[in-house]
Amino acid sequence: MPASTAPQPQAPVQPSPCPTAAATPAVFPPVDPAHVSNCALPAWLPRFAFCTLKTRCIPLSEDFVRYLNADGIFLPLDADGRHPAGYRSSDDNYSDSESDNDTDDVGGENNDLNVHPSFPDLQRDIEDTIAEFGGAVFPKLNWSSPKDASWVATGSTLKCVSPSDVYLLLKSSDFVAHDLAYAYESCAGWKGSGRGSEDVACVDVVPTRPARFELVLRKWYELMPSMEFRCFVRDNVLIGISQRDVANYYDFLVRDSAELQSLIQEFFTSNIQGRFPDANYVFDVYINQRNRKVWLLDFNPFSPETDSLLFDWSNILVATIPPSPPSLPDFRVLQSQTEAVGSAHPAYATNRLPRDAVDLSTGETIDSFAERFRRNVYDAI
Ligand SMILES: Nc1ncnc2c1ncn2[C@@H]1O[C@H](COP(=O)(O)OP(=O)(O)OP(=O)(O)O)[C@@H](O)[C@H]1O
Repeated sequence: MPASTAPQPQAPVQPSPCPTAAATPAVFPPVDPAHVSNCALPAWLPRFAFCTLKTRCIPLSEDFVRYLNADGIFLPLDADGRHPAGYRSSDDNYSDSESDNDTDDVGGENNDLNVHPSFPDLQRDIEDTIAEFGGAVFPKLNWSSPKDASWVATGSTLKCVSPSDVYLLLKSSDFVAHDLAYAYESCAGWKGSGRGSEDVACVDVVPTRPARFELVLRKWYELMPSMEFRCFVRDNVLIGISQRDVANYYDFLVRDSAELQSLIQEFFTSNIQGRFPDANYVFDVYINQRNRKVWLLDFNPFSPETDSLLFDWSNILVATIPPSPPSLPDFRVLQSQTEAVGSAHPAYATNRLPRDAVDLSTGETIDSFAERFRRNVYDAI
């Protein structure tokens, strides 16, 4: 749920069939903290487990949260008190960060960490989940996946086969960092993360963070980006559906539009509508290309922070809600490759790299830089 997760298209790719009320201003309803909380995966999972991917949520200790917040990319010791296989000690990097006069380190939290933290219970939970889910998982925090950090992983995907894979991705991601301190940023009344002393007074108004962070592990599936769709719901009505991978044109989506549109509408009516606690929200689905089964992937806040993909938010905000029974939602897919959004730029190119990565960077290619970065964390002496 991080801000600006993808380039925003400037114009819809086809004229909106949504009837619009010209006099209605395109104004977002205020985002309240409860709405943001409702979109966290651990919050919605119990109600929607029957129609989403296999998922396990593991509550995180405050020690682990401090580890995630600490400067530097370094891995915990394993359950036997040893470095993960092939790990090179990062004492130098870590002590550098301790000596930094870093304003984020309020109250000296980083200094309270052991130089080599260890989370044996968490490690066991992750290993058990990986085994239970067939050998590989996809990691998230309460809201966000570390998809901006996939470049750091071997294979450049979020596929994790060990606890170290999970830790490395979480530690390298700005999207995860956003969950840790800025999840409620879009809420009316938000004054700051509360990590700086001047912000602490706002904690009674908008929470600075959830009461509990959870590691979300989902069974790994080879999902086809073409079959992912984002769905916009206003006043409990499915208003619009957009292809999610807006960097690529898929001719079969154009061909199958009517079928896919009704599959998603039917899925919404049967499984989602009236079950999600808010009237306005965004959800993502995946359609299995072979058997056409629809799966819920995630919920996102109905807020400008959520990427509207092939829509302008204004279309969604002013679309007239049809009387029931509802007409089919506005279904948008790219009509040609020339309409593709942001394909000339690597995804999340605008997100800043972790400071350790920047320190290492010497202007080489992404692949060789990623390889060197991984080696700096993992390699044996
Ligand atoms: N279980 C899974 N196995 C493999 N890939 C997955 C899995 N779940 C999600 N993905 C892929 O990762 C992408 C991001 O997943 P997800 O939407 O859960 O993350 P997110 O951080 O909430 O993204 P956003 O901020 O765009 O909503 C999905 O579009 C999908 O391609």
